[in-house]
Amino acid sequence: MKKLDIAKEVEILKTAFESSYDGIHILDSDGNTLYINSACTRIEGISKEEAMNRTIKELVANGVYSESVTLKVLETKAPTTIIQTAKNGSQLLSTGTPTFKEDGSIDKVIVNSRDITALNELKRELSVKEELARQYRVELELLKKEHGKQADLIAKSPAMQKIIRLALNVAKVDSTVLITGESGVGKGVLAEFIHNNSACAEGPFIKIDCSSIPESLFESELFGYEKGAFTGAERTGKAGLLELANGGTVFLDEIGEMPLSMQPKLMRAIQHREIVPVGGKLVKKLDLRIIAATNVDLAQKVRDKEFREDLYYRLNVVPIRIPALRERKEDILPLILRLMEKLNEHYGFHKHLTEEVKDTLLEYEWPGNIRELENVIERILVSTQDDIIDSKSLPSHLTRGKTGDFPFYKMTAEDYKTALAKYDAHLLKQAVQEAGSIPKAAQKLGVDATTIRRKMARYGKLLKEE
Ligand SMILES: Nc1ncnc2c1ncn2[C@@H]1O[C@H](COP(=O)(O)OP(=O)(O)OP(=O)(O)O)[C@@H](O)[C@H]1O
Repeated sequence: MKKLDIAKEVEILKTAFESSYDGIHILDSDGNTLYINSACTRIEGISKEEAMNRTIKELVANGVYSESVTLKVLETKAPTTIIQTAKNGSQLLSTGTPTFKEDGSIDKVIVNSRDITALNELKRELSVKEELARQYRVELELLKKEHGKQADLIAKSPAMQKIIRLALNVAKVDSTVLITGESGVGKGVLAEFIHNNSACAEGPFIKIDCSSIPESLFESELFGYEKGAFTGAERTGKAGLLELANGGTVFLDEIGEMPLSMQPKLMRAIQHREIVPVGGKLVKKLDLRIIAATNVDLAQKVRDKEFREDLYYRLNVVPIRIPALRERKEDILPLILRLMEKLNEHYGFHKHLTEEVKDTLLEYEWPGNIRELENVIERILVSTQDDIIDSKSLPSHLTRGKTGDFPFYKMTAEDYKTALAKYDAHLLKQAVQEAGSIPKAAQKLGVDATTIRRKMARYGKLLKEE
């Protein structure tokens, strides 16, 4: 009865081994084959006779296997897994497990092999498909932008399309990007676009306006400070903006305005990806992507020794120059229409522009770029009663000819002082509109922001007449 059970068990095991999908190869401690199943001969391209008549060392020497897991197990006396190539070119994932005699020496090595050629092929195909899907996403983004629908970032012109393509490509790596272009061209919008399309899109996007931080506060704002670092410091200490951007993107806007004293510290932080908070000793690691932007000629600043050359090169890894709006006129109408759509919806209006107005807006030079365009459109939309907006509703400087033309007042009854005041009022108003804010206009004109504020308050009535 017992004999019959063993015979039955052996029969079952044999059937199991023979029908196994994986190769099973059993060898003794000298590397002689004791058993090899059919799957093994199939996936390794070796006959049973060849396996039975040669030691594993001979099989490796004859090139049947690129290397042997059995020999490694015999050497290390431990279970081992390797990837080897069989003579038929199959990639095999082989695991060898030793069994031991009572005296501790190896008795047998049981090798289990799986053909992973198909798996590797599938992996390769998957990565090809993934790359294709990424390219399709890029194309889709471009199409969305081209048609302007639901896109917050309009890019109809070939120049902007090229920029979007480049931005989508740099978004997938974490290289530092330097965006240049006049004020109001969309440097901030592009920085956010890169962040939103990058692997760290879920992380924070922290914008640092380098022109608005006083020099004395720069280090603590960027790097943070430990408790009691200086008088006036919060008792608990404070995390810096760079630390807050960890896991995301830091956008250093107006980088050209960064004080020279601060530049070596920023350089170190970028280079070593670490910071030490003011008054602290502990180094904090940074894991973030850096995008910087400027509307000044940084290379010129380097030549004038106002910007460190090493920092310039560190930031200028991928330069992106956004052209002025007048250099990409194809974007003007889509921008206007998208904005009108938004504002009409917001205010419950049904306003539209006459063809003549559209032509004027297309011809205008837009020195303040998209920011100025947004101001003008909102202004004419909210200040016009009729649903049809014609040329009469346009601000005078748009119809008066090219930008830069000043409002030369006709010789009317008004005195010299009033004419000059009107001229000054107009100049300041236009500068603020184009630059986007009083501090930025002040910077552009080379005067104090308080001077502009004071004058604008004084010219209040004249400005309303404009
Ligand atoms: N391609 C675009 N599509 C739609 N809106 C845009 C586009 N580019 C810019 N804008 C809009 O124009 C305005 C100015 O953009 P942004 O602040 O990014 O310009 P900037 O170049 O960073 O200006 P500055 O140099 O003054 O900081 C924003 O309101 C922004 O939403």
